[in-house]
Amino acid sequence: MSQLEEQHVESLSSGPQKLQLKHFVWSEDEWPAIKHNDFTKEYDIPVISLSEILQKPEDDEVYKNVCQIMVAAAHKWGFFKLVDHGVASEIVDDIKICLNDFFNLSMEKKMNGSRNGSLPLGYSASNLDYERNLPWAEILQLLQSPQQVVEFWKRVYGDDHHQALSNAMIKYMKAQEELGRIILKMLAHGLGLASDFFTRNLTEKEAVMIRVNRYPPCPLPEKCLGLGSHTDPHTLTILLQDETGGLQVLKDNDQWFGIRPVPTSFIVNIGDTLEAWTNGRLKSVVHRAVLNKESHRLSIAYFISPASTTEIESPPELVDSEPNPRKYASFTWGEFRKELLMQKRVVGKTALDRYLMYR
Ligand SMILES: O=C(O)CCC(=O)C(=O)O
Ligand SMILES: [Fe+2]
Repeated sequence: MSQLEEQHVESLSSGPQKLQLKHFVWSEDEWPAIKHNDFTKEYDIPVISLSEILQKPEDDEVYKNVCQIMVAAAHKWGFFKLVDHGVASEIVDDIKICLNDFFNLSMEKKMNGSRNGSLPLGYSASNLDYERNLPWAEILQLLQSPQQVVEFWKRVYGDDHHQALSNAMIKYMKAQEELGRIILKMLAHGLGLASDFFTRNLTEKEAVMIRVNRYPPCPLPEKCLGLGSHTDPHTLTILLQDETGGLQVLKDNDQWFGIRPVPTSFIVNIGDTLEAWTNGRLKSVVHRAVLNKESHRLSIAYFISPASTTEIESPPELVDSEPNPRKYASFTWGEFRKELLMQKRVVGKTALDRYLMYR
């Protein structure tokens, strides 16, 4: 073991245990071979602009065309970048500033907002519960519930100072909710479904979750990971990443490539639930977050889910006996979420396997 690996990791030690760098070293088969700022020309996910269509009716040819492009990207890559999305830049700038200020607080202050219930909500830094392959990250998870957001920021900043933070986060969630509806309508339309096929089930605000990841600089980025390879179990993710770079996506199950940050864009990716819902037409693709030695990196994932009782079953339009038989048994989002909560973490693309009809 090198001396470096004996180093104490102050930025991520939240409990009584003094974590050392060696605790964060991953198994060798997970070590990232490409760096956070390695981007290839050949591969990158499509960029989709909404500038032409935000005001257009659904029968407009331009609208239809962009819906088709979006479905094609979600089918082939499972990911796309969204620009000209209509979310005001102040809303995005405000939330970034607020969250960076929060993560820059002392660990003691941040721990005022630590997870304090059975659900994984609130602030947490890595801890030895993970046993191995510790993610090199600080995480803040909250449901889309204004009360919960206010309560969290009050715990951290006190009654007098929480207002700005609470407002910034609630505004951001609202903007993401609206954008999520636009995207899900476009995907439904592009798949030949009623355009409210997905959105009519978005009736339970608290089914939606925000997860903020802050990755401190890491002395050993070649052996550690911010977030290991996984798919998102939810329906749709809208991700904001800063300019640092670090999100990598697995292509054809064997090749990692980096997603180049584009200022003011969001990254949209398909979750497992939407893959099952569309009988595999839209793909939930494995991704991870890699680290760097120099700078902190912030990403904000907004995970959209339908009401817990929503039956996830692909509609007849997307199923035929040949060549697209039904791939997944139907399940409710609530049932799937409960099983996920019992698992400590999702590794690779395995969560949905339990519903596969043919193995
Ligand atoms: O930090 C990133 O770029 C990825 C975050 C992510 O995949 C997640 O939170 O599920
Ligand atoms: Fe993810």
